Amino acid sequence: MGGLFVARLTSGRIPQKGTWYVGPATGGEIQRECRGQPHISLPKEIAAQNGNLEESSSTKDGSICGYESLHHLLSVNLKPHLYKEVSRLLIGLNCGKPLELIALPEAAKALSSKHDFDLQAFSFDADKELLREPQVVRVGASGVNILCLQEAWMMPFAFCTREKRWCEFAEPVDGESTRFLQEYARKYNMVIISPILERDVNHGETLWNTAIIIGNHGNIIGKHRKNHIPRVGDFNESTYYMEGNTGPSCVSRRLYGKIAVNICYGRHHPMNWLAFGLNGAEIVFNPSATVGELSEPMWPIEARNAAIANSYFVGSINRVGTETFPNPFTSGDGKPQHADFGHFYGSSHFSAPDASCTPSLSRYKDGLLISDMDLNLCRQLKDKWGFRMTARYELYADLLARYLKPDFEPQVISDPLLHKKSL
Ligand SMILES: NC(=O)NCCC(=O)O
Repeated sequence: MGGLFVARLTSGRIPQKGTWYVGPATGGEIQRECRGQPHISLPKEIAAQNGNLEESSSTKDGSICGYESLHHLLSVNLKPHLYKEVSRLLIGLNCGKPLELIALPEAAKALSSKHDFDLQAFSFDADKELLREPQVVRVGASGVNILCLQEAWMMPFAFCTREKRWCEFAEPVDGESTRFLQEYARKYNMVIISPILERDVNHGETLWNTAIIIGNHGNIIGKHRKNHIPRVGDFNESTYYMEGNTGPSCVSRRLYGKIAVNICYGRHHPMNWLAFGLNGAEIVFNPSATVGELSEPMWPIEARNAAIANSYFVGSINRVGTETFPNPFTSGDGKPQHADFGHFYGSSHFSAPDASCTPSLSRYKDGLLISDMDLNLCRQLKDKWGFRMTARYELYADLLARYLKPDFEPQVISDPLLHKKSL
């Protein structure tokens, strides 16, 4: 296909009602709170400038000292020339210039203000090539080709509770939420990545944490089961589902590039990211559900690093808000029991192989991030940095093969002087 080859990708969360209701069979109700309005209040800003902002005032409502995101805080408070320079260092340049904004249709803007969700749109360029056209993705009316939702989007993130009743949310791959999204995939001609809690009815009702890839004709293209199960803080997920058995495959679409899914905690494993890269991924989505106290400083680093090291784009999508459960639970750390998990800090963003990234979506309300991506950038960065060519896979493979053996001993050369009695 000739013409303009641009991948337009959308990542985000389906705007949802502020409350989750648990079905009659399970009983009870959990509250899910997302802040409705931006909180830019002068007293907080003044307090922040005076350095006496209580930590709780920025975390309670999910904002950052009253701002939607770090970038929002910086853009409002820094003089334009300072913001430009800070931005260059913080989120990088794409093809030597700041990321371009995409003009949004009025209808989309109206929807975002009616339903109060954050809406931002950017464009990642690649250099023009002599032999290849930029890579095209043709889309429906809204201009969206790929939509990726947050981890386990169809249920409260109840894994902290360890209560088995939440298993009732699990669905087969072709279950209710898939059927719901298939209709939208067809209607809007877009691929949808739908991360759910899967019930594998053909294998004794086994549960998995699975991302289903629904094609733009409503067909189920494939699925990826979460490779790594967290064992950290309140993320007690091994109580609910098994370690994935689908491997690090990526899905090849004729028009939309090669996409892969690395579910949440998998982002802490560089070899996991590498595996998707070795299979040729051009965009890896990381649908997540993680909370501020645990992982926020890691969030802007890991995906971006993966994009750089593997010469692909990464879409980082996180849940937003605080979910409160009917029964309090403990974290096994001697601290008092509590009924919520902490604040899911949103902050979804895209990272590119040239180290640029978009600003983050809101930290406290639902959002939709749209990005144009020229997938040619992946190969251009491979040619420039040669990470695939300079990597020493044979050394790593040899070390891994030896490491897997029970009699493995770390290769340490000790200082002979250590064993001398006196120097
Ligand atoms: N859902 C999930 O895997 N969370 C683990 C916590 C984290 O990786 O930040």
